[in-house]
Amino acid sequence: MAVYTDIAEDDLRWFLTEYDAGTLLSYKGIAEGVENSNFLLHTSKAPLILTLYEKRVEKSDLPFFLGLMQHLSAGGLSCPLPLPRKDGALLGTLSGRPAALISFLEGMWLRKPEAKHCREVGKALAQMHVAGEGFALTRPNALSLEGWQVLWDKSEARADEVEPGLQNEIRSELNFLRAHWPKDLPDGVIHADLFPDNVFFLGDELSGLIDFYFACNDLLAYDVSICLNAWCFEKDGAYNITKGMQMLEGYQSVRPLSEAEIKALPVLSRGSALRFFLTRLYDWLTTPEGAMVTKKDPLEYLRKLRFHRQISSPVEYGLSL
Ligand SMILES: Nc1ncnc2c1ncn2[C@@H]1O[C@H](COP(=O)(O)OP(=O)(O)OP(=O)(O)O)[C@@H](O)[C@H]1O
Ligand SMILES: N[C@@H](CCO)C(=O)O
Repeated sequence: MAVYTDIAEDDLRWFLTEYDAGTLLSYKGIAEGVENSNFLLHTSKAPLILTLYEKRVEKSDLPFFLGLMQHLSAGGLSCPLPLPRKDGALLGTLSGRPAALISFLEGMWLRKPEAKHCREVGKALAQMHVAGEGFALTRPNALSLEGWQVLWDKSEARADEVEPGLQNEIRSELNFLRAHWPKDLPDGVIHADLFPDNVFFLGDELSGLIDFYFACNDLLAYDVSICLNAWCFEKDGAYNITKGMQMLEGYQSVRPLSEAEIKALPVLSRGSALRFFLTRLYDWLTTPEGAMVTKKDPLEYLRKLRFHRQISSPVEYGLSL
């Protein structure tokens, strides 16, 4: 679920008077998502998404996220557009939370993406990287090496509860990544969480990307590695090289990867697998039993991490060199 904060109808009607959004016809909470509270609104004008930003989102980051959606949309990427208030601000307050209205994107996310969808995602990711050029604001990636260490420091003592031997394995993985993390690759604005539930399709056609709330400045190829992890493994843990090939070809049809980026893919993929392992591990250990949030399995990402560790050439991801 993701409705942490409830809203009263009167408050919502009052909130809407700040916008040129028409009058409220109906609203309902959206169960999906884990970070923020989302509502679908029908008004006399158009359907809208109302997002109340919850505790893990820094209020000072919101201008970056909302401004980015505007910048990407102006650059031709299909993504939600924040609706400005009558005073021009993109952000208001509702039920004591920072709140924004964003346009409703048609489509739905794919529960069982196929290789052809991975190609579309690769293409859209590259389009986002290109469209992100020239965005005036910057936001460092809070979930890179330093952030991983912080998460690990909070989880390490109990890690072996999840799987015996984890303490040593993750400690040495962090040491490895610190020593081998690439520094001189092309960077820019990355999505950083482009999982299947953040990509909408209408039939087989990609209709847009959502959820820019982890977006930040980092290595563009790191974003590619996140997508390889999120899209190209099967439920049984096997890497699907056909999906990888399609994803990478789709990406390179818009933005070719440099030799250095290709060479770095295994280490970047280890890093992105570790990133999702660590956030999931932390949530696993700290979310109280019975909380209305579906906890995601950290071990899925441990298995992916182990896969990347035994890669001997980027060709194994489906790249033709
Ligand atoms: N612009 C939009 N148009 C249509 N539906 C949307 C839009 N934004 C969000 N949604 C719906 O709300 C759900 C949750 O949104 P979102 O992924 O942004 O939430 P979140 O709490 O940030 O979650 P997470 O970070 O876990 O993915 C989506 O799966 C989708 O169903
Ligand atoms: N996409 C993340 C959760 C939300 O950021 C995960 O699957 O762990």
